[in-house]
Parts: sequence; C-alpha cells; structure tokens
Amino acid sequence: MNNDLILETISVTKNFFGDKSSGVNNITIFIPKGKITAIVGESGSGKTTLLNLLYGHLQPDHGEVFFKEEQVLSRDNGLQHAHQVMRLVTQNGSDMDAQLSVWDTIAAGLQEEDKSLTIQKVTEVLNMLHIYQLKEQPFGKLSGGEKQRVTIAKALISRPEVLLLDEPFNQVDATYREGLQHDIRYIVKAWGVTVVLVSHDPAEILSMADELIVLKEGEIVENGSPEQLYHSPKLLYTSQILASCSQLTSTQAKVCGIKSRRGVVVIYAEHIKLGVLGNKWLVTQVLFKGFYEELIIEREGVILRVTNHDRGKYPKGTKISININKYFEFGKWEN
Ligand SMILES: Nc1ncnc2c1ncn2[C@@H]1O[C@H](COP(=O)(O)OP(=O)(O)OP(=O)(O)O)[C@@H](O)[C@H]1O
Repeated sequence: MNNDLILETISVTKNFFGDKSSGVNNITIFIPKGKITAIVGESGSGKTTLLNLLYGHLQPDHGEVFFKEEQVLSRDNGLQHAHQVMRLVTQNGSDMDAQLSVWDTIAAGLQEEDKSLTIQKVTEVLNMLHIYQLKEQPFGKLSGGEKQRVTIAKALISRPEVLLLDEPFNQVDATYREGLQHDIRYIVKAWGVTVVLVSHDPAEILSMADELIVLKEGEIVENGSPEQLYHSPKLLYTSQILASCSQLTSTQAKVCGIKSRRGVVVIYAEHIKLGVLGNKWLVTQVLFKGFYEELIIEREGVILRVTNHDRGKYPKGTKISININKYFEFGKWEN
C-alpha cells in the first residue's frame, strides 16, 4: 500500500439478504492518511455498512479491507493492532455509563498508567473541546450536544490513527454544530488523525471534508474533492446531496429562460440573483437560515429555491425578478 494511504477496501461486498438489494457491492476505496474523507449518500445507500467494514465490526462476503499492510479481520476473533488504533463514534453513544463523570468517562478512553500524564491528557482534550467546565457532571445529565463532545473526546484521547464518525453531529443543536465541526477539524489536523465521516448534512460535508465518496444503492458513483463535486457534479444525485437546489424538467426550465435538450436541469439556490425589475416570480415562503434566508419562489407552477443574503428585503407575497448565473444539465444516464 502507498504510504500516503492508511485504509483500503478491495472489491468489498457485504449483503444482508443474499442479493444486491442491501449493504454494499464491489467497493474499492483508498483512504488518505491525515485527511478527512466523507462518505455521503441517501439513506440506505450503505454508508454505515462501509464504516463497519472498515472498523472490523462486519466482515465482507467478498473482498478485503486493509489497514496499512494488515488485513482487517472481524473484531469477534480477537483484537488486532488495526482494531486498536481505530475508534468508532456512532450516532447515539448508547454504550456510555450514565453515572460516570465526564472526567472519568474520557479517562477510560486511555490506557495510561501514569496518573499525572492522565491528568494532563484529559485536561488537554477537555479544553480543546470546550467542555472543561463539565468535568464533574455525570454523563447521563448532559445535553445531546455535550454528550457528543464527550463521546468524541473519549475517542480522541488515545490519539487514534483513524477516527470513524457515523453522523457525529446529528444530536447537536444547529447553532453549536458549526463550532463542534470546527473544533474537531482543528484537533484532527493538529494531531494528524485520519477521519472517515458519514454524514447527510451538505454544509457539514463541504466544510469538513478533504475528500468525498458518494454512495448510491451500495455502490460508489462519484468521488473527488468537495470543490470538484460541488462545482462540477457528474450526477444529478450528487448535486442533490451537496447543494440546496431545484430540479426542473426541460419544459419547466423554459419558464426560467433555459433551453435544455438533456432532460433535467438543476439550479443551485446560490446561483440565482434577485431583483425587482420584471416582477414575474412570487415569493411563497421565506425560510430562516440564520445569517441568510432561503426563498421559495413560484411562476407558472415552477418552484425555485433561492438564497437571499439581504434578509427581510423580499417578504412572502413580494413579486420579484431573477437572474440565473449558472445551471447544470443531466441526461438520462446521469441520475
Ligand atoms: N444488520 C443488517 N441487517 C439487515 N440489513 C441491513 C443491516 N445493516 C444494514 N442493512 C441494510 O443495508 C442497506 C444499507 O444500510 P446502511 O445502514 O449501511 O445505510 P446508510 O446509508 O448508513 O443509511 P442511513 O443514512 O439511513 O443510516 C439498507 O437497505 C439496510 O436496511
């Protein structure tokens, strides 16, 4: 294996019902060392299955998983070195002891004999994740977001080589999510930890990941950098996962002044500029998104999502005009 890679799957298949309808099929991926790789895809596309194969929770029906040069076997057959240097954080953190304090919970993630070193390491990770003030609280009394920080702190304290995160921020309030994502990215980069992240959230994927792997029905359909896949998606599916967008037929696209021969037109909300000249579109909804709004606008039965940074300028019921800067076209085989 190339030295820049740390994990690899070679033609891995894992099916749960003996046919291709579940799990993952013939997956070959290379996880680069020290990078954050996000596995994305719709619900049921096989993201968690792939993460469990990398971790050794599941064994493939066919194919092999490697950590460096070592084949990753099932954890049920005893712990290998590969297993010991990987940590998995799942969506619910249900294996935690509710009575144990935050300090003891995190310290349990360390096999350190030296007490002063333990104190130093726990203090460091508590500070880095901004949860030092919670150190005496029992785990069970924390909010969902605080629990998630503690769970990740416990996984990180032993400085694993690989951290596998399965939807790690879904319990975290949207307001705090960005802060936690930033903290995790900072720590893993500072410590050189390789991260494989499973996520649904486009904002999270695009801001955290260095590399993306797109799964659909258990197969890889696209991969590349977030910038590459966001700005030039090869598939309609990828554009819908990564961006807030509107999908139109060629007939609907005509209402927007777009002539399309390929069948499907996708317009990202951020690629539509708003104005008041012409006034042909009606604002039917205004969705609050924090520092910006998303407007739902309509004309002749065609509905578009539009990003608006000028909050409050176009209330529901306003008539507006639009200017589309960029759009994507997809044909039949590019779903
Ligand atoms: N232990 C299992 N037994 C039977 N079927 C399973 C099992 N684990 C996963 N599957 C099936 O395999 C497919 C992929 O599931 P997986 O959980 O990997 O998808 P996912 O992309 O992580 O979905 P989500 O985003 O909803 O968590 C699904 O059809 C699921 O029902």
